[in-house]
Amino acid sequence: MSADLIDGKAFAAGLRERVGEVAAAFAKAAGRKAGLAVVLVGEDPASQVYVRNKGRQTIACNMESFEYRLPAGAQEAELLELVERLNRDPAVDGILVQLPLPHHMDELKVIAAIDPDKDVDGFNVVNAGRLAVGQPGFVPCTPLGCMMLLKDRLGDLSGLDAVVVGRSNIVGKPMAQLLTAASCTVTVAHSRTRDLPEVVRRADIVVAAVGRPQMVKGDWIKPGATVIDVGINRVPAAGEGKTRLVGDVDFDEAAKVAGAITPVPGGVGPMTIAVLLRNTIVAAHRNEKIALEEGSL
Ligand SMILES: Nc1nc2c(c(=O)[nH]1)N[C@@H](CN(C=O)c1ccc(C(=O)N[C@@H](CCC(=O)O)C(=O)O)cc1)CN2
Repeated sequence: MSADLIDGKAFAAGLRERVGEVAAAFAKAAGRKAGLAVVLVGEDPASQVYVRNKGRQTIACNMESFEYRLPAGAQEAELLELVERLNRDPAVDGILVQLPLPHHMDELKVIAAIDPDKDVDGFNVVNAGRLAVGQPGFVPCTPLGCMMLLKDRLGDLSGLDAVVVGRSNIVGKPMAQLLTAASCTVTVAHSRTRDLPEVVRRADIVVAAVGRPQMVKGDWIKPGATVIDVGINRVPAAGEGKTRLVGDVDFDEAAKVAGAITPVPGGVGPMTIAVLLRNTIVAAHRNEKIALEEGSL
């Protein structure tokens, strides 16, 4: 391995520490703690872990955690009613509905029901539009976390060629918007892109968010490129019934060629929750009309 490792776990810990300090000052100024409501529908094992971690980290960052669990068979109307109640609750600054939802629920409809000014996930179309036209709003946590890692590593990104592999609403599209806003030349590639390896080989920055284990190979990477791996794929491992996590990039191959690379686990993943907490404390300041010191996060 010759690439430098981009340590998302350590970066996320630093961000959480800063959020915790800002949240403590907010509580003093506002006379209440900032509040994050997280809603989980069903019993998806990975989602249960993420929601538990969100609750723990919210409290560790001096904020209030409100957790709501609905059974997998709950009606969509019940979830929409809960979201409406949270929209009206002044103790709640941020609302997150954990995805994926059960198949009988319409994710876009549920996300649309969240007040855009409490949509700390940045998934509501109002926030997607704000990002598209460069207005202040909430930016989805995973792509914003990737940008923080990229800027920390590379500084000014302007003029760099970036390829985003994947075009999801949650990662690929906002990632491309953020890179464009940072003056990169951006290509959004996907499973139907012709000669994908050749397209990726042009990139100074590769963001892999396609959801296919180890799809991006070492010989797709331009020597010295910065590789951000958003994938979290559980695959069988040696040993009866064992599994392990891998990204969308073949790490061992890519690390021989890249200048820097995020590992899986310990790269982008931990940034997702840290940025969620960052977005929540930003929401709380906006709601209470308390100024947030520039550069404090
Ligand atoms: N409403 C949302 N739903 C989902 C989001 C989201 O941002 N908003 N993102 C993902 C899940 N997610 C948070 O919700 C998340 C994913 C991964 C991690 C993380 O820390 N991963 C670790 C490995 C964890 C493991 O061992 O399984 C890592 O990569 O190091 C945190 C949060 C989908 N749903």
